[in-house]
Amino acid sequence: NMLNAALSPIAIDPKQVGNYTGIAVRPSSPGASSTCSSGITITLRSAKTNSARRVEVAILGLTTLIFRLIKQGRIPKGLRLPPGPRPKPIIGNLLDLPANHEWITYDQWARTYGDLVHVDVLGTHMIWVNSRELAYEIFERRSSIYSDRISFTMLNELVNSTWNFGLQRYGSWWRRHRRAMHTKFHSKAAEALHPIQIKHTRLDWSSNVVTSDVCQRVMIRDLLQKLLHSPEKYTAHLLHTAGAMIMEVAYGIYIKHENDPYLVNAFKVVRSVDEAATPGRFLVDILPWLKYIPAWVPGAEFQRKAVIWRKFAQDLLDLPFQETKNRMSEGIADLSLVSSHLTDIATKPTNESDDELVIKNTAATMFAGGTDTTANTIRSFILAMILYPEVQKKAQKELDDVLGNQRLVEFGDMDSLPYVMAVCKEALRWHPLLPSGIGHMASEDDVIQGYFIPKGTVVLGNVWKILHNEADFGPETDKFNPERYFMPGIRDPATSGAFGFGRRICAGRFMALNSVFIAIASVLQVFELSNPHDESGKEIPVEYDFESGLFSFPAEFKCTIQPRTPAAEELILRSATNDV
Ligand code: HEM
Repeated sequence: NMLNAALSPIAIDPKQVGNYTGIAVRPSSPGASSTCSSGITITLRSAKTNSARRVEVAILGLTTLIFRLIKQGRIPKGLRLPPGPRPKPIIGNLLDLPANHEWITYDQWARTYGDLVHVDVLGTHMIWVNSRELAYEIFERRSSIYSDRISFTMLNELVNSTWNFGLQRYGSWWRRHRRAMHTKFHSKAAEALHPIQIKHTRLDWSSNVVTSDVCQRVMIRDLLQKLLHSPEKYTAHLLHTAGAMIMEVAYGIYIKHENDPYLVNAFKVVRSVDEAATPGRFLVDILPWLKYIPAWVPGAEFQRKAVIWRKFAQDLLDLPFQETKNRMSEGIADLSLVSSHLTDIATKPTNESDDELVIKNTAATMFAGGTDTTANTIRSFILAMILYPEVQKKAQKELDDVLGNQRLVEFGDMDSLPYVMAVCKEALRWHPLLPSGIGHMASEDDVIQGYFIPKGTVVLGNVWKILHNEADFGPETDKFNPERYFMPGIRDPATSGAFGFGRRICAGRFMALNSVFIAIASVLQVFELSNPHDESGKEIPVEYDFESGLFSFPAEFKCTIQPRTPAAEELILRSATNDV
C-alpha cells in the first residue's frame, strides 16, 4: 500500500540486494562484498574494476558520514535519547532492524527497553511508542508537533507522489485535502452510505454528501457472486470489489466486471507505491544525491522505474477525474466525491484556483489508501475463521437467528448483531494491518518523560503492542476471540491505534468500518470458510504466514469457501438480481 512510504524504518531489505544502482547495502551479505571502515557491508556488481569499486565504497562511506554529521543535532545538557539497542559507529542501528516479521522484534524491544524505544539508522532518529497512554500523550495531546511526515526521495520526488495526501508534509496544503475528504466522509456522511432502504434512489443532492447503495450493491452482491463461482480467486475478488467501491464513491464510475482499465491502472499505482514505499528498497532514499544520476546510466534502474510509475499515477489522477467531468457536462454524472465537490466549486465563486487539483488528488488518494487496506483486513478475517471455527459457528448462529434465509444482511442490522460486530473489531485487532502504524515525524525538538526527541525523528505507534495489551483487551490477546468485547472495560481497536493516531488518523475509517462490517457479515451469512483440501479431497490444515513490511496481512493461503446450505446458495443467486 502506498502509505508504506510514510515512514518506517529505513531498513535494508536483504531480498533486494543488487537492485540498486551498482551498489547495494544490507546487513551482512554473503558473496562478493567488502566492508568499509564504517562497518557497512557493500556488495558490488561484478563488472566493475577494482578502482571503480574503491571509489564507490569511498563515496558511500563518506556520504553516510556527511549525512550523519549534518543530521546529528546536539542533545541538550541533562537530557538523553530514549533507550534502545546499542548503536554502532556511523551506521547506528542499521543492522538491528529486523528483515522480516518486524512486529516480533519491536515487541521484544518494548519488553526490554520500555514504553519508548529509540534507534538511530544512518543518522535518522526513530522512536517506537509502546503504550496507549503514551501514544495518546504524543499523537493527540502534542499533535501540533507530531503530525508531519518524512519525505522519501524515490516516492515523493522521483515518482512524484505529492498528490497522495497521506504522504504530504503537515501544513495547509495537506489540510485542504483532508478537509476535501472529510466534508464528504465524516461519520455522518459515512452513515449516508448505509443502504438501509435498499431500493432508494442513488442520488441525494439535497444533503450534498455521497449517498448511495454502493457498498451493498457493488461490494457485497458482486463479491458473493464471485466467491460462489471462483472461490479460489478470493484475493482478487476482494481487491476488485474494494476497488470498485472506491471508484464509485470517489468518481461515480461503475467499473467493468473484469479487466477494467481504470482498475488495472490503479492497481499498478498501488503496487508501484507499495514497492517504492518498502523501507530500504531504494538506495536513493538513503543517499539522496543518487537522484541526479540520469536514467540512461547503466544500473540506474530506479530512475527508469520512476518514469514508468509517474505515468501510472498521472493516469490514475487524470483519467477517471476527466470522465466524471465529462459526465457532469453531459448531465449524466452520478453523485460522487468528485461531482459533489465540483458542483460546490461551480456554485461558490469564492473558491481558490487550485481547488480542482485538491479534489483530483483527494479522489486518487482515496483509491490508493482504501483498496488493499479494506481487502486485506477481510483476508485476515477469512484466515481467522478457518483457524477459529467455533467463532465462525457462533457468528453464523447469530446471523441465522436475526435474518434466517429471508434476505441478506444490511447495515440496519448492526445493532442486532453484537457478536458479528465483535468479530469485526477482532479482525482489526488480532493482526493489525499496520503493526507499526505509519510514521509521523516530529516537526520540533521535544522532551517526553525526560527523554529528548530531536526534530525530524520518525515516531511510530507500536500498534501491534498496544492492541495486544491484556490490560486493554483481556487475556490471551494472541487469540482471535470476539468474546473479549463483552467483558467490562475492553477498548475498541478502531479508536486505539488500528486506524493510526492524532491528526493523521485514517481519513477513511468510517467508510472502512462500514465496508468491513458488511463484507464480514454477508460472507458469514452465506458461506462456510474452512481448511483447504488436497487432491484426494481430504481436508488439510491451512498453511499461513503474515507478510513482512510496514503493511502486514496473511500471505496468500489456500482455503475452502462454499455456500453453507442450498438455501444460502439460493440467496446468493437471488442477490444478483437485487431481489434480497
Ligand atoms: C480496514 C481498512 C483500513 C485500515 C486498517 C486503515 C488504516 C490506516 C492507518 C493506520 C493510517 C495511518 C494513520 C496515521 O498516520 O496515524 C491510515 C491513513 C489513511 N487512510 Fe486508512 N485504513 C483503512 C481504510 C481506508 C479507506 C477505505 C480509505 C479511503 C476511503 C483510507 C484512507 C486513508 C488516508 C487518506 C490516510 C492518510 C491520512 C493522512 O495522512 O492524513 N483508509 N489508514
